[in-house]
Amino acid sequence: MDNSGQNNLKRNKIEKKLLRKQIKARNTLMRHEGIECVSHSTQNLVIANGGLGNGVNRHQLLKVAEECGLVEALLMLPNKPYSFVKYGTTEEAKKAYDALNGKEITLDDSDQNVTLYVNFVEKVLWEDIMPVSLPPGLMLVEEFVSPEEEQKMLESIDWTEDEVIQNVQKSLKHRRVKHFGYKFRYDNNNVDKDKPLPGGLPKICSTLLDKCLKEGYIKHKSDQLTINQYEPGQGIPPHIDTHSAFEDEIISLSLGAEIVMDFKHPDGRTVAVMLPRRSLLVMAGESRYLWTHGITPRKFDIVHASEGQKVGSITPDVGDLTLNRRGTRTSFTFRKVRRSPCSCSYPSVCDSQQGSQREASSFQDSETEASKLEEEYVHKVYEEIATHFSSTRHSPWPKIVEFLRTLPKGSIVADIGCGNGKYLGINKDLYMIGCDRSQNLVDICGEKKFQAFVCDALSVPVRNSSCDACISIAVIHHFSTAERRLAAVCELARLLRPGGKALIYVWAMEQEYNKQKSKYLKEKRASKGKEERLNTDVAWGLFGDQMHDNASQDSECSDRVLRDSKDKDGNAKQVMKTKLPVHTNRTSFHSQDVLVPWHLKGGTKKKEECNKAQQLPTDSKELREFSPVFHRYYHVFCEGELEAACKTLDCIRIRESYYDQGNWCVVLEKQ
Ligand SMILES: O=C(O)CCC(=O)C(=O)O
Ligand SMILES: [Fe+2]
Ligand SMILES: [Zn+2]
Repeated sequence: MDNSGQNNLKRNKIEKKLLRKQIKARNTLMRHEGIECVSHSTQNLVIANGGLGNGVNRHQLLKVAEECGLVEALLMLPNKPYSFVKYGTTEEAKKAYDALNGKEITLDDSDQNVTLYVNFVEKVLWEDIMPVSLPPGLMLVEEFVSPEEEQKMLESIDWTEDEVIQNVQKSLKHRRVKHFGYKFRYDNNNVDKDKPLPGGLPKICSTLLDKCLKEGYIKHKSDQLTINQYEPGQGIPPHIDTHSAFEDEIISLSLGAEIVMDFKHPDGRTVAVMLPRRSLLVMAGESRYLWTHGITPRKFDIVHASEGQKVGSITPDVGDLTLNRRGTRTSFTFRKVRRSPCSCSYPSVCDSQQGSQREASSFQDSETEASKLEEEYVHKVYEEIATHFSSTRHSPWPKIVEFLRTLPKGSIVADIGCGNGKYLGINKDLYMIGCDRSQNLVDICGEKKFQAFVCDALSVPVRNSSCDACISIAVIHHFSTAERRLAAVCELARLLRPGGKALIYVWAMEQEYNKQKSKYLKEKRASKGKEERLNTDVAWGLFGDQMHDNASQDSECSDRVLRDSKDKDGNAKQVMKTKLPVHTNRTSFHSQDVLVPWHLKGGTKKKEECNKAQQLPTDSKELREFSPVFHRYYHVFCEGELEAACKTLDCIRIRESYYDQGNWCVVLEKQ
């Protein structure tokens, strides 16, 4: 063949590959986002891989898009790996289609490349944009302090005391904190009201507090101050400041840098609020008592690009969102310690009105507390339910199978948290090893002649860079702090060789996505009274694999069962002690940190132990009828949370992220 023939062949090959990728992008958009691409030319394009979700900046995309014609609008959605471009004419859109499809662009702020895949769409999403209002009771006062006052306040903080603690906090990628007036205890999310700290609040704060009183932002002079310092990549988990600990108004001054704070209503509504530098955030009423507030640990925030839009709530589907690199933000949060029980109008989240039932979506800040909780509500439970659990885990999930089937022959693959080993035999061309925290589940893998061993996902006894791929399916949501979840991702990354890939699945807070209910929710009605489904295997596509639960777990009676076991045993069991909400199966989540009931049927691997644990009669017939309830701890992930955690690690790059039947999923590549 002559040279030009070879060149033609090569060109054909490249074109074919591009076409394949473009079609794949089109299918993914349809399957995961419900976006329908069309084969004829229109004015509108959807650009796969050109989204905020995979690190593309607004000005960067706009620059390449404008080279092809007049861009009427560019829509970039928070956390989405695609964007929409509307051109003035179809011709311009066609020109852009030809020029941008397959185009590689280098991301700003890194030397990574992404390849854009372009398709035409009939219409774009910005037609039903509505401005989002702030949560009721929330107020933002801009320029509350002057740049000079800001400077003075920042300089007044002495971070050098408690050097050891500060270093530990730093190495944990944890924000720095300092308390005045009363120490805030992260173990019980409260203050010791009879143990004020010597010295009270810093003098530098008094004029500021007087101003707040005068303006009516607070009713009582604050007597507690927490200073938080967040480096880029750090955050604070979503929480409600304990009602019984503090009075109504809570004020927080942002210094040094702006940041986006996320507010969430129990019904799932979220509002992202931009807190500019030197502004004062006032949380009162509903926004203080009912909504959680938190800062997602990430290095960039999604913000409005246009001037004059840079304060307050961020409209999710507006046409001018972009990424904003975070700086070091220091906040002064002032609160007034409460001296009598809270009598707010939000009893469902009020610890004063619910006895000890709930210290809200409290977060586990201490390592020992976290591992104790996981021991009780993850490890022990899986050990007990192993046999029953395994009997409900047969059908592999299609996307995970696809991942395993497309790995090169001979790849070494670790399944970290392999459960009953249902993925270990999917592709006979791979060398797969599994590990799990549960001995009983590992034994089940052994019975199936798979290679598996017991270990903790935070410390896998496998050498660095020794795996071509790893999977972590429904594991990381069982870790109870953000640090531990990140450490689990880190451990996966450690195992990978450069270029190696990891697939992670975690359970999503959003069980309804793009107006579609997940199979977990949809199963609600179907499963009622259908006991026979209990231990039977269910094929994917019929009603899912019951990944997180069994049809029988559908239970509005979970609370009752909990009380029963308490009354019977005269033993409140640890569930009560943890103060975590118990989730009702097959319903939406109202809290990110929950206990999910598992109604055990058919006995455990070690029946006697189960009987002991549940204080049940030993007769097997009665045991069958009784169906003891266990509770597994879950941290369900919000949209973007898994990616945000992954993005804090420099050694990996997110290749793909998607939503799959109530789960958030990422494919990572080791750099
Ligand atoms: O950093 C902030 O503005 C908020 C801090 C906060 O919510 C807290 O310490 O409870
Ligand atoms: Fe708070
Ligand atoms: Zn209250």
